[in-house]
Amino acid sequence: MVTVRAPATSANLGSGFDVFGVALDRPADIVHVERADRTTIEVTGVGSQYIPTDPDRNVVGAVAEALDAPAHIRIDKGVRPSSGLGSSAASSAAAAVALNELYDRGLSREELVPVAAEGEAVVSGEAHADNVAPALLGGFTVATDEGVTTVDADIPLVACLPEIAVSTRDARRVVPSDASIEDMVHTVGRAATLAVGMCRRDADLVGAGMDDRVVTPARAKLINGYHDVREAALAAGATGVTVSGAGPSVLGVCQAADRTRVAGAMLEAFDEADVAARAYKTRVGRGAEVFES
Ligand SMILES: Nc1ncnc2c1ncn2[C@@H]1O[C@H](COP(=O)(O)OP(=O)(O)O)[C@@H](O)[C@H]1O
Ligand SMILES: N[C@@H](CCOP(=O)(O)O)C(=O)O
Repeated sequence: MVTVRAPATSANLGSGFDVFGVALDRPADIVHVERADRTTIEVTGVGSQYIPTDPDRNVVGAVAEALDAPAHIRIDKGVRPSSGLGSSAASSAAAAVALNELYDRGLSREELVPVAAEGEAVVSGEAHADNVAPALLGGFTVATDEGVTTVDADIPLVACLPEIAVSTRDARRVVPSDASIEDMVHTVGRAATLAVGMCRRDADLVGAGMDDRVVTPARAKLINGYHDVREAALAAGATGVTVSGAGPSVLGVCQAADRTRVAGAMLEAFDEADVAARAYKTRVGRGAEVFES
């Protein structure tokens, strides 16, 4: 048996739609795999009642098929599905690492990115790699057609998860199909600022670089209380706030000393909007880890 832990991730970071991602140091999924003649799946943990065990509909089924590695796969969910925290990607990445080890396929973490992205295609319709890349490699990742670039960033974060479900598939339907040249210039400037901030481990630059006028405003409408939560986090010291992935989680960047205050302000603002929520005080973390094999 092989057991792997893969972390939650936050994709886009505002200005880097379908490109940027970070691994969070918590929460995480844990996946156990054992060789079998055909793939079977068992799911326990947070939100497991909403996750199919049919290998054609669970992301890990697509990963097992891509690696030609049939197995009994047990998923212990720590990352709630439809959270904007890369729940499906955490399972896909953990399964890719575990099955690669179980069947001695010898693929590198970089080579496992497109394999794990096959799982994303099952749930969102597109094999976007911006969650699976950080879930596999850790740190801050830039996923493009040419491959993945990683930065071993260390930035304090707050991920606030409201009790609202937003499916990535639905949230992709509200993404505008075009953008003005002014908005493109703005986005390039912010994305570049964010990337420099990650390299310098500078939370002020990362926060400033998250501002986005194209995708985030459309997605914010799907999250009750988003604007108040954002304002409250900024007033409490966050250096930047945006929608995490496709939502509904909201991601705040801050200095470590402000993290508790920012988390409290976000929870209070959601509460005032009558939305129950929980906050993860976290930071940019490591990628998938093999526990036992
Ligand atoms: N192993 C899995 N873990 C999480 N969700 C899964 C898994 N397999 C299939 N799904 C489905 O994927 C959807 C959640 O994925 P997604 O909408 O991308 O959410 P998230 O933003 O949290 O990744 C749900 O419909 C869920 O049933
Ligand atoms: N780039 C994707 C990321 C989706 O992230 P998730 O954590 O919500 O699955 C998108 O924005 O659609």
